[in-house]
Amino acid sequence: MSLKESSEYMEPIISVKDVERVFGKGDRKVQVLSGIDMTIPPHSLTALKGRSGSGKTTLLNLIAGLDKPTKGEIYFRNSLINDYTEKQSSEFRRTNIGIIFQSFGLVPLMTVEENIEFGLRISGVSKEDWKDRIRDSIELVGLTKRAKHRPYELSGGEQQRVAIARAIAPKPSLILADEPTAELDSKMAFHIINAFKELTSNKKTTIIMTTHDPGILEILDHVYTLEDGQIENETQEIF
Ligand SMILES: Nc1ncnc2c1ncn2[C@@H]1O[C@H](COP(=O)(O)OP(=O)(O)OP(=O)(O)O)[C@@H](O)[C@H]1O
Repeated sequence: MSLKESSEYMEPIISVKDVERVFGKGDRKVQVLSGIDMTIPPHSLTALKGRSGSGKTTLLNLIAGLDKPTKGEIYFRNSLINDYTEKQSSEFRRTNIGIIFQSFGLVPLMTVEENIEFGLRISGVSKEDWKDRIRDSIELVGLTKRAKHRPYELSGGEQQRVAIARAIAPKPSLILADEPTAELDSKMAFHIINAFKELTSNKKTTIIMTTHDPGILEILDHVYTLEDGQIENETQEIF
C-alpha cells in the first residue's frame, strides 16, 4: 500500500474537538456536553454509552448536523459540519449518512419494501440497484416474510429492524444509530450487532451507536462512556 493510500485510510471520518452543548439560558441553563473529544476511524464500530440523560443522543444529533455545538468543532473527514447552512446540512445527511432514530420514522402507509425504497430514492441510489438492495437489507434484518407489511402490522422490534434496513440499504459511509437494539430481544440484538460488525469489518460503512446493553459491548471496536457531560474513560481501543 502506498503512503498516500495508507494515510487516506487512517484519516478519521468524524473528529469531534472540544465540543460543548448548553441548552437554555439563565436559571434554565443546562450544560449537557463539555470538552468532548472523539476521533472515529473509518470502518469502525463505536458505541456511546452512559446513564439516561448523559448526553448520548445530543452528541449523535451534533454529529448528524441536526444540532449545533455551543462551542467546539465537528468535522466529517476534512469538512467542518457545524458551519453548514441548513441546506448543506441536509444534503450532507442525504448523501453520506444513514440515521436510525429511537422513533423509527417509518412512513405508515408504505410497506417495508416501500419504506426502504423511499430511503434509496432520497439517497440518490440508481434505480437499477433498488431491487437487490431492498432484498439484501430486508434479509439482513430477518424480515423477508414481512416485506409486504405496513409498520402498524409489525411489532416494535420489527419496526426497529425496518429502520435499520432502511439506513443500511443506501450503503452510506456513516451510520448513526440511537439505541438500535432497544426493542430487540437479546438474540436479535446480537444478530444485528454482528451484522453491524460485518458491515464495518468489510469496509462497507462506519457505525456510531448509542447503547445501554452491556451484553454487546465486547463486540464493538471502541466504547466511549459519557458521564456528567464528559467522556469518562476509553475502553477497547484497538486502533
Ligand atoms: N432541547 C433541549 N433543551 C433542554 N434540555 C435538553 C434538550 N435536549 C436534551 N436536553 C437535556 O440534555 C440531557 C441529555 O439528553 P440526551 O437525550 O442527550 O441523553 P441520553 O444520554 O441520550 O439519554 P437516554 O439514554 O435516556 O436516551 C437531558 O438532561 C435532557 O433533558
